[in-house]
Amino acid sequence: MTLPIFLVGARGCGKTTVGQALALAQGCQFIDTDFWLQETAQQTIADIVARDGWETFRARETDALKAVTAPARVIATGGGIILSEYNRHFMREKGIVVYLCAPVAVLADRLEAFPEEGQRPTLTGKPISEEVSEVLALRDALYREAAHHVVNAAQLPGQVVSDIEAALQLARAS
Ligand SMILES: Nc1ncnc2c1ncn2[C@@H]1O[C@H](COP(=O)(O)OP(=O)(O)O)[C@@H](O)[C@H]1O
Ligand SMILES: O=C(O)C1=C[C@@H](OP(=O)(O)O)[C@@H](O)[C@H](O)C1
Ligand SMILES: [Mg+2]
Repeated sequence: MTLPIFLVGARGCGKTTVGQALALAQGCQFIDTDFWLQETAQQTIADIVARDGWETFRARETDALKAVTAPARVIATGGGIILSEYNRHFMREKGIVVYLCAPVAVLADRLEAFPEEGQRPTLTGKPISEEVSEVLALRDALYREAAHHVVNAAQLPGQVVSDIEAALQLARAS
């Protein structure tokens, strides 16, 4: 049985982008918890948050995580999935968790170029660069706590995929 691979990390670190490429390389199915949730709810995340608040979104996110977890899948999660202790333990127990780690400046540049506001409503009401810095400072330890592997996500997507594959292979061999 091939364990599911969970990609975690801040908004803009490339979970969705790298996840698709990794799934292709591994011959696995790709699932994104945010896409799954929005399709199932027939609403954008911005609409869910505006109507029902972040707490409701977080509860639905956990439901999405449980629903999509299956063998032979690469699962891109949302940046805040690690806020829940339940989610952190769930991912570590059920599969292999990879933290795509990138510095604030890289994340902010990507998010400024591709804000995708429907999927990424503001978390703090602050400008992007300030928000990224503040949120990462709070979450970095949680990503690390959840992760089996940490990779440098500031590289080209193909290199990030290669680094993840190398880390998985090394772990299998040891
Ligand atoms: N390794 C990368 N190098 C350059 N740009 C990237 C990389 N990974 C993602 N991007 C770009 O950054 C934006 C956010 O990526 P995305 O995969 O949606 O991140 P996440 O799902 O972690 O929020 C996208 O427009 C994507 O094209
Ligand atoms: O960081 C966060 O709290 C969030 C990140 C988003 O996903 P991405 O990390 O894929 O942008 C999405 O789940 C939601 O807007 C909340
Ligand atoms: Mg994403």
